[in-house]
Amino acid sequence: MDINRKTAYKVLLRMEQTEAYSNIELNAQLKQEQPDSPGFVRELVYGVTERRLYLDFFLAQLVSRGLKKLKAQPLTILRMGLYQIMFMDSVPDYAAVDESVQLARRYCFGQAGLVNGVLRNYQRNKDTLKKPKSVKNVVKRLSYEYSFAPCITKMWLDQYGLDRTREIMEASNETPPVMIRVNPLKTDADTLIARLEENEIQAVRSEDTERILICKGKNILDTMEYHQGLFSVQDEASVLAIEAFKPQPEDLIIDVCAAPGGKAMACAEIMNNTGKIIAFDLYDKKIKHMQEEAYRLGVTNIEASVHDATKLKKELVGQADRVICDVPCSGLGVVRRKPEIKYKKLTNDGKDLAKLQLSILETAAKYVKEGGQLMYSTCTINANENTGVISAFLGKHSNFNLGRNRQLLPNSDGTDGFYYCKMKKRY
Ligand SMILES: C[S@@+](CC[C@H](N)C(=O)[O-])C[C@H]1O[C@@H](n2cnc3c(N)ncnc32)[C@H](O)[C@@H]1O
Repeated sequence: MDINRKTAYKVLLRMEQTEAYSNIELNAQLKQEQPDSPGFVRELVYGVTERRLYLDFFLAQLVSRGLKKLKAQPLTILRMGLYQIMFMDSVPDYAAVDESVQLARRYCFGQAGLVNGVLRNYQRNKDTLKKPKSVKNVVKRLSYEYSFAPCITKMWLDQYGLDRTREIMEASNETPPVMIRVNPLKTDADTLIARLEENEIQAVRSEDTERILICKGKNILDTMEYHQGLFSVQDEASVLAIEAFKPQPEDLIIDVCAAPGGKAMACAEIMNNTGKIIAFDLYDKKIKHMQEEAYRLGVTNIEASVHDATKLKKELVGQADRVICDVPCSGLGVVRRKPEIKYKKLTNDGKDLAKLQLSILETAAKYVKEGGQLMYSTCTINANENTGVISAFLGKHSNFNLGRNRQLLPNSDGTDGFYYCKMKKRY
């Protein structure tokens, strides 16, 4: 049996059964199985996850007993087989079918005939099967076409209208570029570009910020330069937000939801390790990881500790020059990197999450000194979690003035979907 498909199957099955994250599960299985073509495994895992509802739309017409009655094992194998036939030009159809049958023989007793029959049926009848485009209901149509949960589709249609929703969905299904943030504590862009080139990685400067390089080539995390802390992997949107926030040398910054530390580290680099950054997160494991990251990057001005950001630290009230409030969110801006987010249930259009976000923001605002700055940000595309939270906050806190705020979108900005808003506390 092909080790690459076996590895992809194990990742996808775990994701189906346990809601495991694609990147974590993929890395774990790549390490364990050591497949000869990790690129193929990655393409299959991300492709099947990105197109799950689209694939199921066709499979539902081919499995007579219905997909709901199918166990996770044959369903996963069928999705993989159909994805290879539909989207992977490098795989001949017969190989996609044969390899799927072999997987079924190994992993789902008695189901090999079903897998063979369904995939061959698709090949024979593909021109006569109903297509997602023909579905009348617009929410269902877009949901199948682009594979997004109906609740997300409906919310975006309400907030963005049909054309922009389509554009956002299309861009969200594309493979994102690898972006890295140059660490000025250890190197500069030109030196790093040259060193990466020696590793067969082409890095070019971003047009929007000098701190970001866009890379192509080998796995960037396997390089010596990464282990030496010359860069971090971070999307440009987060860097643009931090640049707009303008951290200054000697600032006292409080970052209330800091892990894994991307924004805190970016501030430390800009501040050249001066001043102090107090970083909180809810989870001890994440704090430890952040401390390791600081060590790798040579960052020495971050004090990281476990703290619940909804609870006030009285001793810090009115102390900070700047406060970062990068709250937990629905993550709809990063589906290019974590496609499983497309199928998460978003209850009440994210308004329940917005209550937690507002509570964290209101607590964080208390740490800002007079004349200081507060930044609220999310990696989502949802007005309720973004401008909705800011309106509610400013409605109750007239001592803050609204500054620059921006919703970045993958279709128009080429970045992850990201929202940030700067507010200044009056004297
Ligand atoms: C969007 S992530 C922050 C990303 C981070 N600022 C960065 O740039 O790398 C949100 C973080 O908030 C943390 N979190 C969730 N609820 C929290 C709470 N009540 N108090 C503190 N941190 C919390 C999560 O563990 C998660 O690490």
